[in-house]
Amino acid sequence: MSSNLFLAEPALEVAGQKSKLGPSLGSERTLGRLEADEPCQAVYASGTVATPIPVDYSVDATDEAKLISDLIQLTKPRIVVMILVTTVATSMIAAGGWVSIGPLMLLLIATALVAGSAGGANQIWERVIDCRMARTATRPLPSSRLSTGLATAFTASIGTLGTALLWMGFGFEPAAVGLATWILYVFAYTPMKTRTSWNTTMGAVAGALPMLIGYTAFGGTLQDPTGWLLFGVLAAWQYPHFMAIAWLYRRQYAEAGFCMTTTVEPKGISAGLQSVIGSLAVALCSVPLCFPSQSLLPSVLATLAVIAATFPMFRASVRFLIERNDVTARRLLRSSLLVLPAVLAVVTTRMFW
Ligand code: HEM
Ligand SMILES: CC(C)=CCC/C(C)=C/CC/C(C)=C/COP(=O)(O)OP(=O)(O)O
Repeated sequence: MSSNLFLAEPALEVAGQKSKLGPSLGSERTLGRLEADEPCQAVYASGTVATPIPVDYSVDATDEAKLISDLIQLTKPRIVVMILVTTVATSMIAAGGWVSIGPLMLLLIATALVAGSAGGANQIWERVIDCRMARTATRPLPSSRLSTGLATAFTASIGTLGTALLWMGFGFEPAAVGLATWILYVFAYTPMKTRTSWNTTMGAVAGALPMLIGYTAFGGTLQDPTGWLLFGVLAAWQYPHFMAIAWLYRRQYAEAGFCMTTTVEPKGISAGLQSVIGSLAVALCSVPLCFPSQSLLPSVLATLAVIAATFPMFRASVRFLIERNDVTARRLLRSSLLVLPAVLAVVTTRMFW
C-alpha cells in the first residue's frame, strides 16, 4: 500500500492534498542526490514557505559557534546521548559491576563518534526529502547552512576515528558491531523509509545493536544470551517509542513520501498494537536479566522493579491503542524516554547485589 492512501483519508483533513513543494524538489533534483548546495524551500501544508539563509562560516567567531552547533546537530545529539546511557549500562552489566572511568570514557567517545557519524550520514542521504517536513526542514543540510561536502568530510572523519578507537581500545567485536550498525542504519534503514513500513523493524535492529558495543567492550561476547536480551530490550522499546512519533508526525511523513505504519494504516490501530506488544516485549526481555545469579531474593525484587519501571510505557501504550490522539501519543513518547533509562538502571543495579 502506498502512503497516498493516507492522503485519501478524510478524517485527517489532508484529503486529496498534493505536496505543495516548490518545483526545484521534484523536477530539478533527484531525491537523495542533490546536485548543488542550494537551500531548499520547504512549503508546508499551511502554505508557509521556509527559506533558510545560508551562513558564510569564514566571517567571525559567532559563525564558528554556528558551524559547531550545526555539526553537532548533524549528529542527532539527543539520540547519541541516549545511546551513551545504554552504553554505560551494558558496559557495567558485562563487567558485572563498576568499570574503570578511563576505558569507559574512551568507549563513550568512540561510540558517540560512530553513532554521530551514522546520524550525519542519514541526514546527508535525506538532505532533499528532509526539506519536505517542517520537523526536519531547518536541519543544517536542507537549509544549506552546511555544505554537503563539509558534512560528508566531517561524517567520514568522525566515523573512521570512532571505529578506529573502538578497534584499538576494545578489539574487533565492538568495532565490528559499530560498523555493522552504521551500515544497517545508513544503507538499509534509510532507503527503506520511503519504500516500506517495515523500515521500523530495520531501524529497531540498527538502533538496538549499539547495546552489543558496550557489552562486548567490557568482557561480554556475541555468544552470550545476556547481550542478546539487552539487544531485545532496546529493539522492543523502539516500537512504542517510534509508533508515538509516527502518529504525531503522520501528516508530515505522508506528505513527504515516507512509508510509516501510520501512513499505511492511518487509523493507528496497528501503531497502537505494536506499541502494546513492544512494551510487553521490553518487560519479557528484561525479566531474565534480573536473574544473573542463583540468589533468589534480589532477583525477585529486581523483577518487580523492572515490571514497575516498564509499566508506565505499557499503560501509555494501552491508552494510545484505545484512544489514538496527539495527547496519548505525546504521553507515550515521553514515557518511552523515561522508561528505557529506568529499566536499564534496575538491570544494572542488580549487578551490584
Ligand atoms: C526504529 C527506531 C527509531 C526511530 C524511527 C526513531 C525516530 C525518532 C524521531 C523521528 C525522533 C524525533 C521526534 C521529534 O522530533 O519530536 C526521535 C526522538 C528521540 N529518539 Fe528515537 N528513533 C528510533 C530509535 C531510537 C533509539 C535506538 C534511541 C536511543 C537509544 C532513540 C532516542 C531518541 C531520543 C532520546 C529522542 C528525543 C530527542 C528529542 O527530544 O528530540 N531513538 N526518535
Ligand atoms: C554506534 C552506532 C552506529 C549507532 C547508531 C545508532 C543510531 C543512529 C540509531 C538511530 C535509530 C533510529 C532508527 C533513528 C531514527 O532515524 P530517522 O532517520 O527515522 O530519524 P529522522 O527522521 O529524524 O531523520
